[in-house]
Amino acid sequence: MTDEAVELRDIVVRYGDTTAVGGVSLTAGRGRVLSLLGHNGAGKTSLLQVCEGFRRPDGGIARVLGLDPMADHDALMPRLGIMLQSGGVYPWATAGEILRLFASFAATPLDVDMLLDRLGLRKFERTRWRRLSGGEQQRLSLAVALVGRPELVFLDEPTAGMDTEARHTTWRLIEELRADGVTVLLTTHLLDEAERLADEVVIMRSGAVAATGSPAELTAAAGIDLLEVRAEPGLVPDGRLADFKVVETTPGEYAITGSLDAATISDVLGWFAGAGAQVTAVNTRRRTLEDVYLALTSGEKVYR
Ligand SMILES: Nc1ncnc2c1ncn2[C@@H]1O[C@H](COP(=O)(O)OP(=O)(O)OP(=O)(O)O)[C@@H](O)[C@H]1O
Repeated sequence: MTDEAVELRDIVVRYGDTTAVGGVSLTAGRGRVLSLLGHNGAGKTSLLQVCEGFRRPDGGIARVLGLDPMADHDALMPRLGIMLQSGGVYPWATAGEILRLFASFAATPLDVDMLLDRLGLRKFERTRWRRLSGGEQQRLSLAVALVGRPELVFLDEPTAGMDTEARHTTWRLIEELRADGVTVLLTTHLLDEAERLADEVVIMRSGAVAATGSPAELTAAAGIDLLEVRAEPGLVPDGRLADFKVVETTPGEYAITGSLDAATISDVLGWFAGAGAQVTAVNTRRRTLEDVYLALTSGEKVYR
């Protein structure tokens, strides 16, 4: 195995008769952001638990910062930042007490006051965990994960339940972590979050990897999704456009789908010209990561 931040080979996780992860391999390079996507129950959290050393895999090999997450757990923990989906803290302690406690475990912690300010938690410093809202608990959990200056951070749905402002703050923090050379492994159900943050996306489906690549690679491989043409209303496509689906969405606005590339787009525009139509606007739309994700997880073919 190489000197990657995370390297998983053929990881299997079973719960009784249920195979939650059925032989997953993936690599997260140092200083990169890797996002795990997948439906509820796809196996994302189980995979994170293997990386964090909280679950022994039923098969395969895991290396995290070059170490075995189970056998080398004590050596590894101070180098990791872990944000769980929920819980993991003392409900009766205040936000300030919790963050200072975790800071005290670290050799060179971040400044607690700075973190409280950055995550908008200053006014909750004396509020007990159990009295914080869901989004405020999430922000505190993120602060706890970061306070020890980890080399590698695991974030399980970090912005779930956060308001828009907190979500953007979290995104900026993750971008700063990457700029500082920290590796981030995050799970999310928010495709725009993955598209914005991730260098590498791993789409999981029923415990297996359905696709991997950068957001740009995944969307580029899926090609152009839609051609929009504005011309005069009421044009009726003939046999030359038989390979495409043409819908006049509003009078004079045509939405064309099918096998679209530079050559076929030129053919379509040629048809409009041949029909004597004056084309006043042309627009193409690439598939978004959400389109690719939905197609992959529903089993539809997206690659031509
Ligand atoms: N402790 C457990 N005991 C039994 N089954 C479990 C346990 N934990 C998870 N599972 C099952 O394993 C499968 C994968 O669960 P996991 O939590 O890893 O999925 P996930 O992708 O993180 O889902 P979500 O997006 O809902 O968080 C699911 O079918 C789940 O019901």
